[in-house]
Amino acid sequence: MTDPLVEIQGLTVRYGSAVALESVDFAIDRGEIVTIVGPNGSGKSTLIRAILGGVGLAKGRVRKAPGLRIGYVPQRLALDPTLPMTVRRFLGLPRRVAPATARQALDRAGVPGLGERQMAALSGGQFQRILLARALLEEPDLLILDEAAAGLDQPGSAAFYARIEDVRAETGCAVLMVSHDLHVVMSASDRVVCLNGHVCCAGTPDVVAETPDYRALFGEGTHGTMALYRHHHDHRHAHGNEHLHHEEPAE
Ligand SMILES: Nc1ncnc2c1ncn2[C@@H]1O[C@H](COP(=O)(O)OP(=O)(O)OP(=O)(O)O)[C@@H](O)[C@H]1O
Repeated sequence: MTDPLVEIQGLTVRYGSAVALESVDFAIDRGEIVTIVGPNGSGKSTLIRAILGGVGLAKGRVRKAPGLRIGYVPQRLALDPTLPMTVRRFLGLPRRVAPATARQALDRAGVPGLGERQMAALSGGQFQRILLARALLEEPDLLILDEAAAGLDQPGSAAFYARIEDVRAETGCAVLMVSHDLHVVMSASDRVVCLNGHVCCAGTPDVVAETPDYRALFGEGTHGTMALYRHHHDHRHAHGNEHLHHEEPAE
């Protein structure tokens, strides 16, 4: 048994006096696909920032495997649309990459032949594939995606995540993603972690889908569409995400 790629113990993160995450334990192993779900403001991006090293830890620790290579795909990236820049050139920033390496990354991201296109001329789906290709240049052990398919329509999002599964199969990298697309989450993940300031529940998609906490958060998905329910527990937390254990459909 090898050590996890990332192991988080007792993590608490505060922004000023507000607690974003409290006492979070989390680990991801080599080759796993793990999805983080949770309502807006539940600390999903904060957990990712803690792994990327972009946030101070009030308590706990984040341990990474020595030499861990991380590829990161953001939700979006603002580029000046008036700036002429080909995909090839974009992939070579900030470090030059060999043409064969860039080609392989574009192939893996499912957009072969787009190298000479202008970045400003890409569709939303193609743009996200280019961000994926850029992350793959790192030959990551761990690919992190923070709502990377958020702007895509349902077929576009499904195709994007199918490609992520292919990338995992081809390269053996682990994948940690935040997604609101529960259909995708349930079909593509080995493990799901449900956050709401703390870890509400975690496990295989089948098991998590049956837990009262998960059902209280998301209800039943219909045709891949998320039916979001307000989350209520009957206890209080220092992180301020108050919730009682009963279901109440969101408007
Ligand atoms: N830089 C910051 N300064 C202050 N508060 C922040 C900052 N970043 C996040 N927060 C707060 O921390 C909490 C968790 O935010 P986070 O972005 O991690 O949630 P999230 O689950 O990713 O949300 P969403 O689904 O809306 O993207 C929220 O209450 C948010 O307002």
